[in-house]
Amino acid sequence: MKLDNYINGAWQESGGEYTAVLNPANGETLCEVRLSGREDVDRAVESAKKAQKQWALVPAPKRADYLYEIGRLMKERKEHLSQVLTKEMGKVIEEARGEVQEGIDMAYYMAGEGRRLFGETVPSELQDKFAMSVRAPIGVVGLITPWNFPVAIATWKSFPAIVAGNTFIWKPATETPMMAYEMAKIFEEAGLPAGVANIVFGSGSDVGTAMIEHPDVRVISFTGSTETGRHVAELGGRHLKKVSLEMGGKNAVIVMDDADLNLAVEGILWSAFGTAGQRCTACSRVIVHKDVKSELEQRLLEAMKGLTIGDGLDESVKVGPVVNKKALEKIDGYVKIGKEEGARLLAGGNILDGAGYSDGCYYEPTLFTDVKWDSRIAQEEIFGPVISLIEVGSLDEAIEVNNSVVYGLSSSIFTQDVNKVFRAQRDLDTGIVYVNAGTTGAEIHLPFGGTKGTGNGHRDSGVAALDVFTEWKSIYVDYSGKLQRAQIDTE
Ligand SMILES: NC(=O)c1ccc[n+]([C@@H]2O[C@H](COP(=O)([O-])OP(=O)(O)OC[C@H]3O[C@@H](n4cnc5c(N)ncnc54)[C@H](O)[C@@H]3O)[C@@H](O)[C@H]2O)c1
Ligand SMILES: O=C[C@H](O)CS(=O)(=O)O
Repeated sequence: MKLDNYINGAWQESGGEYTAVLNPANGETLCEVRLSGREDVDRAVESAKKAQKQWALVPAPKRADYLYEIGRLMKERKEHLSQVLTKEMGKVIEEARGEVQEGIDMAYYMAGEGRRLFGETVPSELQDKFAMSVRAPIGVVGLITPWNFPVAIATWKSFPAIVAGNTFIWKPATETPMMAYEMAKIFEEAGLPAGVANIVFGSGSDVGTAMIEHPDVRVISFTGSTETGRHVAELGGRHLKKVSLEMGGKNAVIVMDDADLNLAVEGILWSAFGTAGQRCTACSRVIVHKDVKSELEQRLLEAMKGLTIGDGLDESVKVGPVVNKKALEKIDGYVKIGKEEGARLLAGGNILDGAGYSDGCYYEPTLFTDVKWDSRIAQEEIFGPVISLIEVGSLDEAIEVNNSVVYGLSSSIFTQDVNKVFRAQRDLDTGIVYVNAGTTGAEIHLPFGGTKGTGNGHRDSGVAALDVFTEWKSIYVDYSGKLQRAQIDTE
């Protein structure tokens, strides 16, 4: 199968080469995807700009009806979409189903916004004058998405964008084009007017750059690494784009001396090794009170023995492959750094290449302990199934260590002391805080995003996402029949 761009409601070939998309579980070629260029972006933007004029005039509740239909089609195809997702990205099938469900939930949630999109009416300070504010569409928006949640994150961006009256150009990650292909088919079958949704496959440096530089693309909503996000923001700044960034994480689970250790172990295991550690919200640090450190280590080691590793299509498998060989080598590189830094390896630490693994990209779930809070494996995003366990002596020290990284996405604390809970939720500097749960498992109706090196003040999902894809417009209607001047006449 060869994947080409979806522009103006049709599959359109471009001049670019094709690149193979491999199943990380076994190395099989799943498809080939076009590496498009600037001229393809230009065609997509032209289509989106033309369509947006009419799309913005469609009443929002009618725009919402398309999202209800998209949600229905996604629900109808949930198992097919999940299987495709597992094949192209590697996450185990139960997580793929969870991700597709996030997209379905977002469709229905943002469809509901078609009958809200609340603005304000407020009393004017002048007689016979009416004042109100409305959320107005922006125009053509550019969506750049990562490979680890290839459908959920795309829905978090595209659905609020279109319900608010915008049209979009979507550049999926080159590693995971098949979910975009599947979504384009759903957009088409839902009857979305041509030009509202446009998908251009290609590299970030070619297609991504062209989107950011195009004068008619008003917003760039980016999710990906902090390194790339910095570049997107710099280039976007030069072109006066509104840029929303969701980037890397180095998320910690704090385990206090009064924690329910069984619960803590389950929370750590799921958020550290789910998706093979390839979630932006993955737990990559465990900050543990010295009084329970040894017990927690033993319980974690015991629980890790039960992790089955393999092809994510196998329902019994809990940890699938990482996305590709490059990711595998990056993870292995960090394990070597951890050993050089003097951290003590308690489990894992190897690329799996024996029988059943050699054709895929598998890494052993890995646990380091006695990690120094300022070491590289405790500070830098590894984006794989590697935990760094750091000992502390108090809640204050735990919070200080948690906040010591450049990222600020998700954090978690296990404690049964309500005073510790409220001090932690106040002082942890991440955009998401969990109590007695792991660091993953966001819900689509709440703001999603991070502080510091994870984000630049915007949020995906929840009503907050509308702030990225709308502009506030304040409207004053003076029906006094005479010229009134605010400030002057109100003195
Ligand atoms: N905060 C969040 O919500 C969130 C969610 C998922 C993933 N992530 C982060 O994403 C990273 C993993 O995803 P990834 O490997 O796809 O990230 P990445 O930064 O390599 O790529 C993300 C997207 O940007 C594109 N891109 C690459 N170079 C570009 C450029 N110069 N200009 C424009 N676009 C460019 C890529 O093609 C891809 O579509 C991790 O750091 C993870 O923490 C963050
Ligand atoms: O990034 C998308 C995920 O839904 C976030 S989480 O891992 O579920 O928190």
